[in-house]
Amino acid sequence: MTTTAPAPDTESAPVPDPSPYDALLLVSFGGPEKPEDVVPFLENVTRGRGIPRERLEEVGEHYFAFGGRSPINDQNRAFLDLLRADFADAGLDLPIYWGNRNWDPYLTDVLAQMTADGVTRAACFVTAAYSSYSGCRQYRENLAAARDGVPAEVGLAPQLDRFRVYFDHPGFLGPNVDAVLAALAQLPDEARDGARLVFVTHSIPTTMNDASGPPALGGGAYVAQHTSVMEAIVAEVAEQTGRTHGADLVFCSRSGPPHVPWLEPDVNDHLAALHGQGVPAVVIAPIGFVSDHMEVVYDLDTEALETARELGLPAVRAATAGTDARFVATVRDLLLERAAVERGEDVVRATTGALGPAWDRCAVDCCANPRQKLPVAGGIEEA
Ligand SMILES: CC1=C(CCC(=O)O)c2cc3nc(cc4[nH]c(cc5[nH]c(cc1n2)c(C)c5CCC(=O)O)c(CCC(=O)O)c4C)C(CCC(=O)O)=C3C
Ligand SMILES: [Fe+2]
Repeated sequence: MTTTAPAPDTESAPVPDPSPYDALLLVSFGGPEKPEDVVPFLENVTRGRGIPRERLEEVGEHYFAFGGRSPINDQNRAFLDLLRADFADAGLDLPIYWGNRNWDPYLTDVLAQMTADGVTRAACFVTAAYSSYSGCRQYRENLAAARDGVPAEVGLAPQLDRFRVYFDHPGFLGPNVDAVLAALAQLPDEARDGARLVFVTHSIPTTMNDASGPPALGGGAYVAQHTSVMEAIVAEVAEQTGRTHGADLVFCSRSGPPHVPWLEPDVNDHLAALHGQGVPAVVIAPIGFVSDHMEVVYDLDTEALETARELGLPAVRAATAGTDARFVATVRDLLLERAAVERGEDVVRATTGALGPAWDRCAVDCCANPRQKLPVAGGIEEA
């Protein structure tokens, strides 16, 4: 701490207090970086999940079409650079770590490093904005397993708290609204007014949607949260353009065996249906993805836009929140909000849309996996 007078521009801004946290951990999915990585990566992702061989070969081809390199790690590196700059600008002095579920840097390794560095309690930002087993609980299982994997001689692994799911945060919604507006502006003038907004997220098994969110809310949180984001964006676009566009929630990247029901309609089928109804143009808005993942650059930019071209349906894909400064600053806002909660202070939570802010700690069986029950980090069991 310096004893000299603070600089004029910092005089009024309170020094942000991250206590009780002594680190931030960015938690992500991970992706291959070269052709030799693709098969081992897919084996990591699908271990014990019963994904048909043909589906794996098909998804492998998506990665090979991009030189065996997923965009996700580079997105996270860019995000981390901006996050470190955001913290520094805000006077927030907190180390930031990064670990993945499925590829290097692995969560297990980063937890060992954090332990060796003396971290005692870390706040976790997961690069998934909605509740589901895949986007919420599975990461909490991965965090628990990574803590367990820290060798005793390295020390006691830090406590890990995960932020509330942030689909409703204005720092996530704002960039998505602007992206839809920018995509609308790129459509042919004569088709713009009648354009349909096609909101896309990752398909999941219908049973996974049914089990998403805390049991007390009755399930279905995955679709409910996306629907609330869609409605908030449609309302804000109407506010800014004076037009209320028709909108739908549709799904991409279906996996699993054909007899297992997954959320529908598929984006490609839906584009054909809209074209059949005489819709003059579409904006494809990937609200289910926080940045340009492989699903976005392959399943949407390569496949869905090709479907639209074949149909003769003008289509523009809207940007993801990605490295938008408002989305980067969302991490800091969630950190300071949660730190205040953990200190027992009252907080005003930033939120947009009909659902209101989500819970800090997941309930027992939140986003449960009916197939197995594994230890999880950051639940009410640990409160
Ligand atoms: C809800 C959800 C998200 C969003 C939340 C989040 O972001 O976590 C997400 C993200 C991602 N999914 C990704 C990649 C893959 N997902 C797969 C498989 C699956 N995803 C599922 C769901 C989700 N997945 C499900 C129910 C499966 C079936 C197997 C299982 O039950 O686990 C498979 C196996 C092949 C296949 O089956 O398609 C791959 C390769 C990548 C990396 C992309 C890149 O490289 O840029 C990312 C960010
Ligand atoms: Fe959950």
